[in-house]
Amino acid sequence: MEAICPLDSEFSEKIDALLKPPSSHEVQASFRNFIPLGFFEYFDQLISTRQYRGLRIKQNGEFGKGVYADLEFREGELVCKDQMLVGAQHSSNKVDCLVCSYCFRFIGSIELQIGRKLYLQDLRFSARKCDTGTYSHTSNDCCPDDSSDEEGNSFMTDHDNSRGCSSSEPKDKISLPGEIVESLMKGDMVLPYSKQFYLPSAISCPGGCEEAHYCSNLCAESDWESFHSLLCVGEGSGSLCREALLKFIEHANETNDIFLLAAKVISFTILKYKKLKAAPLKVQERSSSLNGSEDTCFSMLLEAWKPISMGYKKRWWDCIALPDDVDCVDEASFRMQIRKLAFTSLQLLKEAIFNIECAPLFSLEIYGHIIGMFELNNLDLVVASPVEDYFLYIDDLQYLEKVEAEKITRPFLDALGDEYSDCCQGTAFFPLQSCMNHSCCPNAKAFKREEDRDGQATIIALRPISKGEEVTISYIDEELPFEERQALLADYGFRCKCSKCLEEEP
Ligand SMILES: C[S@@+](CC[C@H](N)C(=O)[O-])C[C@H]1O[C@@H](n2cnc3c(N)ncnc32)[C@H](O)[C@@H]1O
Repeated sequence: MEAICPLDSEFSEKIDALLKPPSSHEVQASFRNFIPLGFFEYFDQLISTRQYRGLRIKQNGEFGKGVYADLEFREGELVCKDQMLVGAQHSSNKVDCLVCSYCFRFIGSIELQIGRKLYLQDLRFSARKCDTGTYSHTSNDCCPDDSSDEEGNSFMTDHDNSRGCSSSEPKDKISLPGEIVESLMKGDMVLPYSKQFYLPSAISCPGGCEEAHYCSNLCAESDWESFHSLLCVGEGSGSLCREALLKFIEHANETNDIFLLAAKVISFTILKYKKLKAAPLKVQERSSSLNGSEDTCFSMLLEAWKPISMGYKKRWWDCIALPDDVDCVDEASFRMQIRKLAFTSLQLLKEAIFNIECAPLFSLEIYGHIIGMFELNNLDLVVASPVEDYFLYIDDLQYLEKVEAEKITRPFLDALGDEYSDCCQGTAFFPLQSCMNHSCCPNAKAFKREEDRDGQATIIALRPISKGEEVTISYIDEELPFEERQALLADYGFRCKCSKCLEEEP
């Protein structure tokens, strides 16, 4: 299949406008109300509405924009908790953890977390033994045996679905009888001391799919309004074609779950656009909208796209790091294959949720830039597991209590094996963290404290940060030698010019 997307040429001007680097000189819109906010105003508004005290986004002369301290921060002080704009749990990780699909808190109960994991692991193991290779999309969390293209290039990247696959083979684990696992999942069996690890009950998706679960009605509604109503595969889905959506999800699960994130970005923009369009207009705005309704609609699309436009982007096939198993001479063909893969995914998504008024979003150019944004930014989503805390708590009990408790808990711990402590893992786009530049001698770091149990990114000061100083984090292990650091940062698409690297540069 030729990877040519007709929308790229048809909407080239609009695509350029959407990809124009955000600046204080914004694209002119004919509709006063929708002259998009300038770049700095956007961040000032974000910082004030989210009450991120003491931060400011400024142009960093050398590396684009950066985050600056507007106040002093003490060592160990919270710099900010950055709420994600869009994020998703890795497909493979869905076996390990049941989390809220909107805020990524663990949900259900300790018993449900353990029972569900054992149940799904067993299911996967028996499916592999039978070698049917056919899971329903709900449990298709594993990479296919052959994840390579016809030329042998691996498409799997950092965002692939292979994590957890090999480690989930229960070779050295003790299986438990199915009835015990089931009674744990159903809540018929209660584990000792588990009540001390309260988790919110799991709320089902309002559209009726079995993919999404929530910790509260508020999260369910927010997800529905922001992303899920177009991507739900339940009966109440707002997508054009449920079958097409299932095919898109299956393709993403089999190749690269970064496509699911890209779909969320597109769904977010369409839903926001619809909301802006449905908002009542003032009289003078109504008259100007009559003069230029196409421009007006595009201005609304630009406004809906604004939060995404702030992310640092390049086309996925241009910025993806060459995997170790791909020879330099095959680089061009590798990049071509990646582009083709994105094209296939986009065609499937288009069949499922295409919206004519938002057509430029379905161009390969925009799709490639959205995926590239996730590829380039340092945006891991991690939430620690309460199951790990639970078993640590049992281990810390007084001798007699521990012996009693372990009579019940030990078989479950043995059945889970080393993966008893698996945390929730995924990828997300954090609007503020994604503006933080890298330094090999950073003054802050992304670090989850005991109380940080959801998908927000927590940034902590590593040393005192003075007012006016840039807040920097390290995207890699900054203790590595110079050349190794540069090699790792090359995967992020740049050569580091921080003060430490400039000093160490041979
Ligand atoms: C996550 S973004 C950070 C925000 C970015 N400055 C912007 O304008 O959106 C990462 C990009 O910033 C630039 N950058 C960040 N830290 C850098 C450093 N220490 N040396 C050189 N470039 C850096 C690189 O272009 C990198 O790809």
